[in-house]
Amino acid sequence: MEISSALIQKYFKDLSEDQIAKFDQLFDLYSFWNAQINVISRKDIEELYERHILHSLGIAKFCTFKAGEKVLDVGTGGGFPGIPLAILFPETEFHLVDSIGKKIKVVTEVAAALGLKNVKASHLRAEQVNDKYDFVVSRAVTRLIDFYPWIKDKFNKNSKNAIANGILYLKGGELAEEISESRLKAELYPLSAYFEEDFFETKFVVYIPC
Ligand SMILES: C[S@@+](CC[C@H](N)C(=O)[O-])C[C@H]1O[C@@H](n2cnc3c(N)ncnc32)[C@H](O)[C@@H]1O
Repeated sequence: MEISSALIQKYFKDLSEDQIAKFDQLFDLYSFWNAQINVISRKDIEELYERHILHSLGIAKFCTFKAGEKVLDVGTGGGFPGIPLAILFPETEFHLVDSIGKKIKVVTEVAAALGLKNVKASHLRAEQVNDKYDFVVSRAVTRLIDFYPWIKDKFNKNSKNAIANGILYLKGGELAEEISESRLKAELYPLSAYFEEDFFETKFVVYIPC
């Protein structure tokens, strides 16, 4: 059981002392809040650094968010992938939304305890969000065919990033059918190219320029 940020430091070599301290704090914070409000499976708390934090940071192996960019995390649950990404990219603004208020309470408490000034958390359905973003990130919310209509009109059109504005969705398993049914132009990036743990063998970042 990994209860420190050592695994994160293995793959992200340039973390500041402040970022390392924040990643280290996550175990105690999620152990405390998850015991009260279930945001990740109780068994999974032991795998927090691999299955939740490092998995969330897989997006960063594909896209480096810039200072001032705005990122929406749809269906963030307890804050994944938004909280780990907000620690990694402190100059980027993250808006984390979920349709369940008590999950947003956990996110708000965790962000406050970490002093993350670049995180805003809102109890909202994705369809109710009324703002524009450079990127939308998400994990384990719904099929792409249902997800895309929620967020397709929420993008800035003037990307200053190396990649065009769009969706960065963490997905696992057999994706060909899901992408084909959505009729979206999606690109798949395997996380096994970056992370050697078995968990990542079937995990992808799905990128959909919007
Ligand atoms: C399986 S959980 C995943 C949570 C988190 N992304 C993670 O990977 O740990 C799916 C989350 O999506 C939220 N959700 C489902 N439909 C939503 C919608 N239309 N707008 C916002 N949140 C939604 C649910 O409340 C739930 O917290």
